[in-house]
Amino acid sequence: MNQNELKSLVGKKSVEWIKDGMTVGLGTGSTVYYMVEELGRRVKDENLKITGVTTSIRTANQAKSLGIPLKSVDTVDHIDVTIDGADEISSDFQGIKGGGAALLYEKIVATNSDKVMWIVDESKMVDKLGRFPLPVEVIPYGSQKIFERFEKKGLNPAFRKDDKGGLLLTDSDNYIIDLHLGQIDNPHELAEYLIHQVGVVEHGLFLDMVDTVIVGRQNGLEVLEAK
Ligand SMILES: O=C(CO)[C@H](O)[C@H](O)COP(=O)(O)O
Repeated sequence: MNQNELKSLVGKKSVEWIKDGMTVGLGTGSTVYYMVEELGRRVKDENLKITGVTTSIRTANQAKSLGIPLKSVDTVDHIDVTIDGADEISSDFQGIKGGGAALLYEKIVATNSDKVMWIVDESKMVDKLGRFPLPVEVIPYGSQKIFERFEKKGLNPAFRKDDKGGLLLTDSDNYIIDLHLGQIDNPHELAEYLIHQVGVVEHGLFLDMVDTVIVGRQNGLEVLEAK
């Protein structure tokens, strides 16, 4: 099976956790794409009654096109489960997210969810985090100064570019600085540093947040319980 087939497999499988009446956080990315397609199918074919809370304009557009009813995170009283992708998951269930630039809404929705589930193909499972560049969302004003501070600290920053070579803008009109770290020895310490830099809106370290991980492997699906 190729990577897309594995993504499709875990995406479809994760929808089995969604029951009638649930409010469901809908993540962002190419794996989540398959989950949302399957959810849309169940809403249409099985008359499944759910409310979706999306984490990006991209996912909102897809969900709307499939007829999935949506609400904002601010107008629901709780979210039963959020299903999202991840860029890396370490053996102790810490994660890097934000490869799709949606980390801010993803973290807001995840931290307001009763249960968080990540769906990944096996290439995302690592011993230690850091090979995948760590996204940091910053407001444009003063972002060059933050960049320089990261550089001085040896964090190997790079502004993320869009398809046209300009600076990529997130759904909240912020920039992303990716930190090319190679390996992150102490994710909690790094997260603490990053969140205290003025101008940083959020970072892609999702720590102590996930409950269940579904991994698509060549030899089948694996469901891992983190908590
Ligand atoms: O964090 C994310 C978006 O901000 C995605 O969940 C992450 O990048 C994984 O995406 P994909 O399923 O396309 O590999």
